[in-house]
Amino acid sequence: MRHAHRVEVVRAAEAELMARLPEGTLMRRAATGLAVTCARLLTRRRGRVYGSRVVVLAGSGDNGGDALYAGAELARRGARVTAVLLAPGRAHGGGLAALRAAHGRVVVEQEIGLADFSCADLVLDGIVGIGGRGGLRPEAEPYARAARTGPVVAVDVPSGVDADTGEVAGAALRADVTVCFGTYKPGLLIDPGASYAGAVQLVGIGLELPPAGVVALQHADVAALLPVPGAESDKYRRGVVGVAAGSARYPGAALLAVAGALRGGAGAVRYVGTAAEEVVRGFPETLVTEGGPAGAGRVQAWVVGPGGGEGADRALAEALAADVPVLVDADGLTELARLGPGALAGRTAPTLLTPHTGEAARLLAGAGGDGGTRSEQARPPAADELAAARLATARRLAAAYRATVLLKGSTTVVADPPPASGRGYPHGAVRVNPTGTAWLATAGSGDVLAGLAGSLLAAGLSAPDAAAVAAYLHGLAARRTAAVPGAPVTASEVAAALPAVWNDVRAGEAPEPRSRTSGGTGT
Ligand SMILES: NC(=O)C1=CN([C@@H]2O[C@H](COP(=O)(O)OP(=O)(O)OC[C@H]3O[C@@H](n4cnc5c(N)ncnc54)[C@H](OP(=O)(O)O)[C@@H]3O)[C@@H](O)[C@H]2O)[C@@H](O)CC1
Ligand SMILES: [K+]
Repeated sequence: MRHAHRVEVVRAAEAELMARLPEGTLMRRAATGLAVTCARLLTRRRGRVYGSRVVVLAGSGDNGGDALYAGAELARRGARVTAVLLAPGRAHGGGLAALRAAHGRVVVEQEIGLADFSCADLVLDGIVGIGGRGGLRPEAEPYARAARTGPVVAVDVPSGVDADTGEVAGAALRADVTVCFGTYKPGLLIDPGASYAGAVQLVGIGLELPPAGVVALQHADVAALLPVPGAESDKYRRGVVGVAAGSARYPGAALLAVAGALRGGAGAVRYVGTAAEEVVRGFPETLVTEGGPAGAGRVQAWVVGPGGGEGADRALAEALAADVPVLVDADGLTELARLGPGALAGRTAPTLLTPHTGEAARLLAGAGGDGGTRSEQARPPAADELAAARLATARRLAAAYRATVLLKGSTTVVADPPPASGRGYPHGAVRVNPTGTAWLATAGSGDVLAGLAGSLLAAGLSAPDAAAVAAYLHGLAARRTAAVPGAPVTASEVAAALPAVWNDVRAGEAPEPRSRTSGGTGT
């Protein structure tokens, strides 16, 4: 599992450790780790470090200090290192002295800096790290836009990305690799920040940290959560998932949700709705009923809403009345937004909401802007604003509806409501999905995800586990399905790829690292 901590938590751990160590130890550890990565990249690119052109963009804080010390280490190995000072007169004294002692060059003119930046074999972005406030300052913005030939290595966090949230106010440096220290930062795992970070490498510096506020599951974590039938299992013990989906207008949504549900580990899928005939034709193993959830018989979890059309209100009401976990998606969410959080107030079983940002905007508007404080919000939030602040959006929704929320899109985020009393990690941690691909933003992909997550709920996973595991498998399936890496995928193909992905995860086959251009788990 990747653990990410907020800046204030990192600062506290740093202070505690620094008090016990000789001055400069942490920065030396950080700079050494950084230089090792840079040397490896240069060797891959040019065959050696010696003679390569390295540019260090150095701001006024310790982030610039890390970059300058790493630059000095590369200069000692024969690299031609130029430091561009973005805040001349305020650069890190020790780092600058080390670079000069290693015969590095120092410039302050922006024109020279930009020319060197564009033709460098490698750039170190040490403009600003976890001490940054606001977006990039004007003197740094040209570097975010300039052409370049070599890779950019961000020091701790790409400059311009908010380390705590992944929000980007204006421009930010686009890195190929980010070397972070002590712990991941939430902004490196959540878009838009994650898409600026490239491949993220963690350098341990000895910090002792409390449980993380944000985590990203990896293969082993997901493998440990997958439901596996025991020798005594029957279909009811494995869990029956009820799917109330599809309508005369959208029968395909029923098929896709059932396809996802059949591959999520539940023992049986029970379908209710108007597309029963099509569902049985497509998946004869499905149990079908033509009414609503109330008369459908025993289930351990409901999925309600995909393609539900005009029948979604009844399906939602009947599903919510059942004392089992309920996943609400698509038209079910539109209906829930109309009803507001009060519709969930009496529930004791878990509720999992799976909105994209457009649905999230409707839900927040339905909750009065921010969980009952409509007056604070002059207008309903716009979907693109919510997408830019994914962590905050998921948390707001979870708090407003007191339900687990899986916010879909570029980096899927799963948030639990704040604890009523002292409930801590792992439930309290927000889970972010590392396997997404922008190709998942395709019709029907959300229906598959809803069925899959509902099936995992029925199999006994908690709402946040079911959501995080479903997002993980769904993203991997889309990556695996593309005949050519990066080619378009369809929702049916994603569903069909789920068994193979399930096997990959159990076999421990690592996913491809996220590329700089890949998106998230959009649906
Ligand atoms: N934590 C750890 O364990 C370890 C941390 N380490 C390293 O230290 C880094 C944190 O260093 P830090 O605290 O000096 O802050 P940092 O990110 O350099 O920025 C602050 C400076 O920038 C300025 N500034 C502010 N906003 C700005 C903006 N938008 N654009 C431009 N400038 C801006 C602000 O000055 P201002 O102009 O606002 O007066 C201030 O001078 C951390 O990311 C990691 O790399 C490792 O060495 C070892 C272990
Ligand atoms: K940086």
